[in-house]
Amino acid sequence: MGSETVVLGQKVLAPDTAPAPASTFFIFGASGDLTKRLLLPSLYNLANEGVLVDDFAIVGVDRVEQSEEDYRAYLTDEVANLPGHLDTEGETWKWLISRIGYVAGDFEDPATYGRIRERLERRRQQTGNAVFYLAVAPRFFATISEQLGAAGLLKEEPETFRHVVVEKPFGTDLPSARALNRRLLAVADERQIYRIDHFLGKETVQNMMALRFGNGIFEPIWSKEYIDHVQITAAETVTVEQRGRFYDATGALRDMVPNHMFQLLAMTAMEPPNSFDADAVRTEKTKVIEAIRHMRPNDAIGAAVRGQYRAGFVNGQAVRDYRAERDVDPESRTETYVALKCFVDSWRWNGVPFYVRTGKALAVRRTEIAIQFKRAPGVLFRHLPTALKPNLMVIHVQPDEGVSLRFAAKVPGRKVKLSEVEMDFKYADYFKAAPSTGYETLIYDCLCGDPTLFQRADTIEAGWEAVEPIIEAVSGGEDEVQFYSAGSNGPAMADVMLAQDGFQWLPLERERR
Ligand SMILES: NC(=O)C1=CN([C@@H]2O[C@H](COP(=O)(O)OP(=O)(O)OC[C@H]3O[C@@H](n4cnc5c(N)ncnc54)[C@H](OP(=O)(O)O)[C@@H]3O)[C@@H](O)[C@H]2O)C=CC1
Ligand SMILES: O=C1O[C@H](COP(=O)(O)O)[C@@H](O)[C@H](O)[C@H]1O
Repeated sequence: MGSETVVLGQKVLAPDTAPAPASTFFIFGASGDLTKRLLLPSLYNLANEGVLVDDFAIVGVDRVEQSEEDYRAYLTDEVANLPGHLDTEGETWKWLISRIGYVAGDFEDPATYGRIRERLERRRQQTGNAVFYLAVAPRFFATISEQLGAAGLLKEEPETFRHVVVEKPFGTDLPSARALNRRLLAVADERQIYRIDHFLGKETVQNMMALRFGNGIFEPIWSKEYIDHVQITAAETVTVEQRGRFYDATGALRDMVPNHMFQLLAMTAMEPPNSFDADAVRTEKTKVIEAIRHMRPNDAIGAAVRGQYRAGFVNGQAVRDYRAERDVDPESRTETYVALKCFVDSWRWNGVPFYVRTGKALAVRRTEIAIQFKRAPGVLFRHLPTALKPNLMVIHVQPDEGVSLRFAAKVPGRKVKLSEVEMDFKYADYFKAAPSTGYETLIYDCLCGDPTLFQRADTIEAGWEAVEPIIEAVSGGEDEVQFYSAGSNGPAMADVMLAQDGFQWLPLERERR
């Protein structure tokens, strides 16, 4: 994994990250939303951290005809207007912007790649290394890669690298993901392809491996013998916003499950890898995703709930019906929420349900993994008026990253009375986190040639293989999309799904002590 930290006493860790090798970072889609909102701020944060060397350069590629000066002025304006805006008057921005160039051209025009080649030739004195970041609509992923290949730009000379970063969504189903993998692998080696899943850039997701494999106390109880069930939640308050066209054709299941949600599940359920070697880690994660039980058509009833938001209030702001959103079909049956009951058919997890839920326009923004343990034998405390809640470990991915553990303690006094208490570790209490969009680690790792946190072809395909039967099962007409009010915890049927198994979702709105 990318950066290491050095523990000095208890608090404030100094980053100890080696600078990334010199390279030219080409951004296809240089005038797009992702570039200005996430990529440039991440590169700024990396520059601020001091991990970009003087011979690092960025070249934007987009169809807008403009000079390099105009592109730099455009970017400066755009990033200055972002919420939590970057300091465009400061030294870091000056350093970064002086390294930004621009190539105008159509992605489908071979002449564009001739200009990119010239640009790389001019940079040869500094470096032959290049990253091609495809911040473009998915229909261009294969085309651009093939054009790069045809122009000889993916050929690696000794001691140089050529990496391609592919954004999401990676396919819309299994056949399209397979076809995309085939086309990419026809022009580049697997080791050159970096399929991004930005959830893997989140600090607490990476912390899962430290938590599980760096501590003696958790791993021995991390199995069906001690764990009752797992709940994985990615709740968002945002609506579909301006993305109606993409989202209405996609839905929550395709948008979030085969990638982000299954990555969280894989981090939770994977076996210890033999080392931190990228393939050792990715092989273990892929094995988990491959072991997710495939749903059969009738299984969907009771194991999958799809929801769609109706008008309501999120954080006091009025939200309209999903069906009234821009570019959304007024009779849309697309889900903006999905809850699933999954099983991982492995020795370790046999019979343990993994409940997964994700949705938009919910009460709060909260991404977490909750591990509910089996109850202790209750014989000693059977006289108590209410049964104690089982132990619960929650890995808080966002916001307020950390880990908490619920357990029972005696209430002070002469009578034996127990109460649930919570131990809570918050990252912010121990570590000074550098400002982050979540893309920094991923970009840094790609520059350093470390694909551990990127998805391999087989991982992506395994994700779609598990999701396809769910899509088929829920599109057979039996399942109806359930409505929920914007600002709520999601559709009531999702609660019924857990209640049938004797469980309850953790409330989205709850205080963390
Ligand atoms: N935006 C986000 O928050 C996130 C985006 N992503 C992914 O990142 C990728 C990019 O998304 P986003 O930045 O929103 O997309 P945008 O549409 O905002 O950006 C794409 C850019 O490519 C340009 N372009 C389109 N066609 C061509 C062409 N034939 N030749 C040259 N330039 C062209 C567009 O120009 P024009 O505007 O003129 O069409 C635009 O400037 C997508 O795969 C998306 O799924 C992933 C996570 C988050
Ligand atoms: O990839 C996506 O992720 C975001 C959620 O990411 P987060 O880092 O903000 O939690 C989601 O809103 C979007 O629909 C999806 O495409």
